[in-house]
Amino acid sequence: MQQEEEPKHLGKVRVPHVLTVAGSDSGAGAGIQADLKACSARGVYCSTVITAVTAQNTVGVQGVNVVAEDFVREQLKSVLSDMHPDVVKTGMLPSPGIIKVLCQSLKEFQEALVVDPVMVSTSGDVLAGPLILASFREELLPMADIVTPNLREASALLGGAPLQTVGDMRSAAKSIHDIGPRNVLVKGGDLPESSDAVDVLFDGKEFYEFHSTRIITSNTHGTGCTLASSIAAELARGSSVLSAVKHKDIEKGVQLKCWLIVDVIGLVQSKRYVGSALDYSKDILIGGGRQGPFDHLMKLKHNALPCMRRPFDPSDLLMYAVTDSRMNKRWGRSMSDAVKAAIEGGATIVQLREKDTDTGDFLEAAKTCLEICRRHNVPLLINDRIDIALACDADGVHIGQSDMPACVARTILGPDKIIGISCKTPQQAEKAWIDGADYIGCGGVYPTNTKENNITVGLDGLKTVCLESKLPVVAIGGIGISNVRAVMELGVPSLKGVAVVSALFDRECVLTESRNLLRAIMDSTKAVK
Ligand SMILES: Cc1ncc(COP(=O)(O)OP(=O)(O)O)c(N)n1
Ligand SMILES: Cc1ncsc1CCOP(=O)(O)O
Ligand SMILES: [Mg+2]
Repeated sequence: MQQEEEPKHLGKVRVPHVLTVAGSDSGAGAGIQADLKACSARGVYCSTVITAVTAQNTVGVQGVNVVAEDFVREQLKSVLSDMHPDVVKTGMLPSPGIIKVLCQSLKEFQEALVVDPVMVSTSGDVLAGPLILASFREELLPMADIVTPNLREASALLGGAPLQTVGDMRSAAKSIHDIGPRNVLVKGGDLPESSDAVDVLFDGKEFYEFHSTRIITSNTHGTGCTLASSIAAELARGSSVLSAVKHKDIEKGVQLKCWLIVDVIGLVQSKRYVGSALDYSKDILIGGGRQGPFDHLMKLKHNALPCMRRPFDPSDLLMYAVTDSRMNKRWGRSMSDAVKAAIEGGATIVQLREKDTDTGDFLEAAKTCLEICRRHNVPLLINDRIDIALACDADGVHIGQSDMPACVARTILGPDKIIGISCKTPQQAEKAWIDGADYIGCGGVYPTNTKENNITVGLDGLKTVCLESKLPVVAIGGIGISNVRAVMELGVPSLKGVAVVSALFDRECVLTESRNLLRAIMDSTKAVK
C-alpha cells in the first residue's frame, strides 16, 4: 500500500519574515546589515536582496558598486517565489532601473511595503540622484503602505523647501501622502532647537505625533534603516491580523482601521526600541569617524567590561560566598560592599541570594556586583532568579529542586552560562548532570539558621553524594572556620570547596572572615594532599 505523504509544513511554525531590498554597508552600521540586526533584535526573520555594495565606514562612503538590474531581479524572484516574506522593506535603491524591477516584482507578489526613501547617507554622501527621486515619486511611493523620510528626504521629495517646524513636518506628511503611500512618517530627529525627537505620522485622515527624549550621542549611523526595519518587523509580526482582514475582503474603511492599530502600536514599539539601542550604545567606540554605529542587540558592552568572562572552572568553587541582604543590612553594608570585601578576602565565586530584595533594587545591585566580579575575574551567580541573571548578564544561576527545572534553565540561559543545582541525594546529582548542570551544591551539611526547614545531610550524606556525582560539588550549610577542615578533609575528589553565608556575612568584618576562612580551606586541602 502506498503511504500517504505528510504535508511538508505539518508541525512546523511559520515565523514572521521581512525582506529587505537595500545596499550593503561594509561598516555594518546601516543598510542591509542594520536591517538584519534590527529584524533579529525584534524577533523577525530577515532575507536580503542587495542592490549595491558600498565601501563605507564611520567617516563616510568611499565607493559604491551598483548591482546589475537583472541580478536584482533574480534575487527578488528567488526570495519572493519561495519564501513569501510578510513585508518588504526598501533602503538604498541606486538606479531608476532597479526601482522599476522592484515595482514589477511587488506587483506580482503583492507584499506589504515599507519604504525608507534613502537619498543621503547620515555622513552627508548622496546615495540617490534626481532621476531616482522621480522614480520614487512616480513608481514606488504609490505602492507603499508606509514611507519614512527624514527631514531632508521629505524636503527632497517635495522639491527642496526646508522643513523647520513640526507644522512644516505635518504639511510635508500631507503632501507626500498625496503622492500615494497609505501612511507617511516624517522623522524629526534633525529638527533644530527641539529638546525631544518628534516624528509625525499621517494616515490620510489623522496626524499623530510621537515624542521621545533625544539621545545625545554620535553613534547614530543607521538609525533610519533600523527604524524602518523595525516598523517592517512589527508589521510582519502583526501580519496575521492584516491578512485575516484582507482575506475576508472587508470594506476599505475597516481595513484601514486595522492597519492603523498595527502601525501606531508598531511605531511606538519601534521608536522605543531604537531609543533603547541608541541609549545603550552612546558610549561605545567603533571607528574613528564622526558618526559611529550602534549596537542593535544591546550586548556588546558585556564583553568589553574590564575582565572577559572565561569558561567555568570547578576550582572556582573553593570558597563560594553566598550573600544575604538581611545579614549585610544588620551590619550596615550594601550588597556590593559585602561582595567586594569577600572577593578581596579571597572568595573564588559569588552567589547573590536575595530572598527579600525588590526586583528593581536587586537588578541594580546585581549590575554593580557584576562589575566588581568582572574586575576581579570572579564568576557571579544569581540564586533562583533567572530573570535577574539574564537582565544583568550574570555568569549563571544557582537553583534548587523546587526552583525552575534545570533543563528549562539551560534552554533559557544557553550553553555558556554556569548552572548549579542543590542536591541531597545521588539520584538528584545524576539528574542534575543529565539536565546540563555545571556543579551541584550539597547540604545542609550542618544545621543552619540561614535557611529554614532545611534537612541536614551530614558529612556522611555529603560524602555519598560526592562519591556518586559526575559533577563537581560544593558543600553548604552551617560551614565556618570551626568545621571547614572536617568537610574538606573528606578528601573526595569531586568535592571542590565550601559555600558559606553567615560565616562571612553575619560578621562585622567580611574581609577578615574571608581571609581567615580561605586560609583554613587551603590548610585543609594541603592536609588532604
Ligand atoms: C551553592 C548552593 N547550594 C545550595 C543552595 C540552596 O539552593 P536552594 O535549594 O534552591 O535553596 P535557596 O538558596 O534558594 O533557599 C544554594 N543557594 N547555593
Ligand atoms: C542556602 C542554603 N542551602 C542549604 S543550607 C543553606 C544556608 C547556608 O547558610 P550558612 O552558611 O549561613 O549556614
Ligand atoms: Mg532556590
